Amino acid sequence: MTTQDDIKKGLAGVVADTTAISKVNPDSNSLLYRGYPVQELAANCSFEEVALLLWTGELPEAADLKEFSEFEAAHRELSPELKAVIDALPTDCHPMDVCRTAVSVLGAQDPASEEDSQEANLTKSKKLFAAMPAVVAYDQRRRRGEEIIPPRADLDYCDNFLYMTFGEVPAPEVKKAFQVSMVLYAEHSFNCSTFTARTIASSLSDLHSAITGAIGALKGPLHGGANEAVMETFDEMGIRKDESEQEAEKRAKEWMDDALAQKKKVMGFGHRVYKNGDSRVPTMQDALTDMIKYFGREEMLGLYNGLAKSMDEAKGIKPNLDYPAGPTYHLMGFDTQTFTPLFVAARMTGWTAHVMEQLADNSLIRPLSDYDGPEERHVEK
Ligand SMILES: CC(=O)SCCNC(=O)CCNC(=O)[C@H](O)C(C)(C)COP(=O)(O)OP(=O)(O)OC[C@H]1O[C@@H](n2cnc3c(N)ncnc32)[C@H](O)[C@@H]1OP(=O)(O)O
Ligand SMILES: O=C([O-])CC(=O)C(=O)O
Repeated sequence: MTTQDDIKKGLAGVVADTTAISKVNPDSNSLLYRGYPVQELAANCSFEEVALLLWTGELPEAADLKEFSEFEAAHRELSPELKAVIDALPTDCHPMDVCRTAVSVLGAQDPASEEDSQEANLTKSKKLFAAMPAVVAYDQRRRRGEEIIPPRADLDYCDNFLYMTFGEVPAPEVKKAFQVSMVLYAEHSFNCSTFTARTIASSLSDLHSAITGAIGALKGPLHGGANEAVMETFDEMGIRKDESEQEAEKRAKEWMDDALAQKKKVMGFGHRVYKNGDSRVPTMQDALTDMIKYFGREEMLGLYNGLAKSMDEAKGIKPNLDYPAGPTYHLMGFDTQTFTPLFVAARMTGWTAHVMEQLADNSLIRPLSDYDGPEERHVEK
């Protein structure tokens, strides 16, 4: 007989498997990728190095990094067929729909799609890693009616990503903040989208199918879609460039008090695992502060602090990574709906690492349910 205590709604608190990829520790408020604190990786490593760390378990030697960087640079271009599929999608569909469709097409186009060796899956992972920036940049530019900018092989991943999106090699400050966001977003154990990828992989489906499903899971505002929703909150409050930091903070506090009085859920706050603050937020907040200084937009800091202080005072709920990431991407010039696709590009590393880990020691993921529908009955006719 199943009791209410046996049912773990949302699988909260359930340990579903082991993983050697990352350790989320809410007690020490820390996050390790393959044993390395994420803050150290964000400060000292390129996103390419972190990708290799997540996939292989070790930070790369110089020769391996060079080889991967060359592979990545050689696999950035989208095929004419994929471009045609993207062009056929409405410009008012959500950019996450474009990412999901693009990965599905990339799977159908990959001759090794059905090969399931670890080697084949690692190659597929690297190709997806290389292609995602082009998908995201292509889609933002086509929506804006801007000319498409081909990738530049002489630029590294982050410089090229921003170059393809905005047509300029970014200032070092902007590139740094962007790279920090990619590293922080890369991996987070059995979150909803990663668990989705592992569930799909557990049926021995192919890697692209697992990633396509993960993108669908990430889209929702309770997960990755929150970074976009944070910006919607800022827009709802109204961003006033001529406002002082203090005025903006006061206004944001009032907005939050009002939202909480109406029992609204405010996106960018709260977390299933961290209950005393997300380990990644201080580092991302520093990157946001750097961007606020760089672009001279102190009113954004007022809005940011006002909401966070008011939420903390009223409910003790802390921001998650999506909260500082949203306004950071806004300041860089990304369209709001492009924020979650940026998360896709980053999380491609963690998702694919988890698919490979799942397959290395697979067991079909299939929990039980407690039936509470009608008693057995019979068709009467
Ligand atoms: C990168 C990421 O994916 S991070 C997560 C991004 N998602 C968001 O920012 C969406 C907003 N946050 C939320 O919806 C939640 O905090 C979740 C889904 C992330 C975690 O949820 P859970 O662990 O299931 O906690 P749950 O939703 O039950 O919240 C517990 C309590 O805190 C409140 N709460 C949690 N988050 C928020 C929030 N963002 N705004 C207002 N209240 C909140 C809930 O209303 C609930 O209150 P109650 O006990 O009075 O009913
Ligand atoms: O871990 C989670 O539940 C959500 C999250 O922060 C992430 O995926 O980065």
